[in-house]
Amino acid sequence: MSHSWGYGTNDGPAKWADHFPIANGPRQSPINIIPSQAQFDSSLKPLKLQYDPSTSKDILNNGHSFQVNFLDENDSAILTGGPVSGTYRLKQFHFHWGASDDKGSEHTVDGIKYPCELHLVHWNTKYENFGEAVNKPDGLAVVGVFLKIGSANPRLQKVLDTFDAIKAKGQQTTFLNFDPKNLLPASLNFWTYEGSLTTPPLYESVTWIVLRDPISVSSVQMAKFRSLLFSSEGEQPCRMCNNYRPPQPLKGRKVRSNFK
Ligand SMILES: NS(=O)(=O)c1ccc2c(c1)[C@H]1CCC[C@H]1[C@@H](c1ccccc1Cl)N2
Ligand SMILES: [Zn+2]
Repeated sequence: MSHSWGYGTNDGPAKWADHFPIANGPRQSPINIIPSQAQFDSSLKPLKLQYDPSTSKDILNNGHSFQVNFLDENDSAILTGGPVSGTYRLKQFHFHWGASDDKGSEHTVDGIKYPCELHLVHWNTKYENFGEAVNKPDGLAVVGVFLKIGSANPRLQKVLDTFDAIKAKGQQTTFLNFDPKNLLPASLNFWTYEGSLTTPPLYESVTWIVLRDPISVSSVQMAKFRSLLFSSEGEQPCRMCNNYRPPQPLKGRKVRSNFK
């Protein structure tokens, strides 16, 4: 039986080590990124994200966040280049956000929190499937994209417009022909480091690729994120927000950048 965890006082990040001791491991995520201490690495290849929009399947409230799931039986939506070798397939993307616009991202930059952070989760095709890859040291590559308060994001709005159908935990609805490339900033400049899942089971299996430039989101759109519920239908409603883990100790890891 998998242990239930959350983001509250009794089951939140400060308590995760009780059932997931790797929470105090050597390569935990997220981290605070200090650009002046990142090392420019000219050997890093350009990041290549090739997404066929027909691979988007559905959108699900999983009780911790919401995720858009992709067909991953072939190489139609893949990540190559950047810090990774081989081909990683897009499995899902999801977000983390705060109860107010002054917090919500998992990674921080010089201690600054963004209101929201997008994670595009890819698995290494040297393994049979996501389930095999998820706990291997080179199993996953997650692209992190910061969201910054500004003008409303019409592409993001397509995702938010499904929220009435997935308000409660466990609710799912079809979500076809969505191109996640539309959620990326113009520049694919990134920081990269070796880390972990930011939620239990906290496997140390993620090559993190955090994009330097944010995309925009309006305050009204952020309020829509907070209309989702952690709770299932019929339970005491609990608004979905503050579903972010704070930065973890770097423990000697190097953060590299592909830009000066
Ligand atoms: N924030 S994150 O990008 O570091 C991230 C990325 C992928 C996954 C997670 C968190 C967690 C979130 C819920 C399920 C779990 C994981 C998973 C899914 C299905 C089966 C097993 C597992 Cl471990 N997937
Ligand atoms: Zn995440």
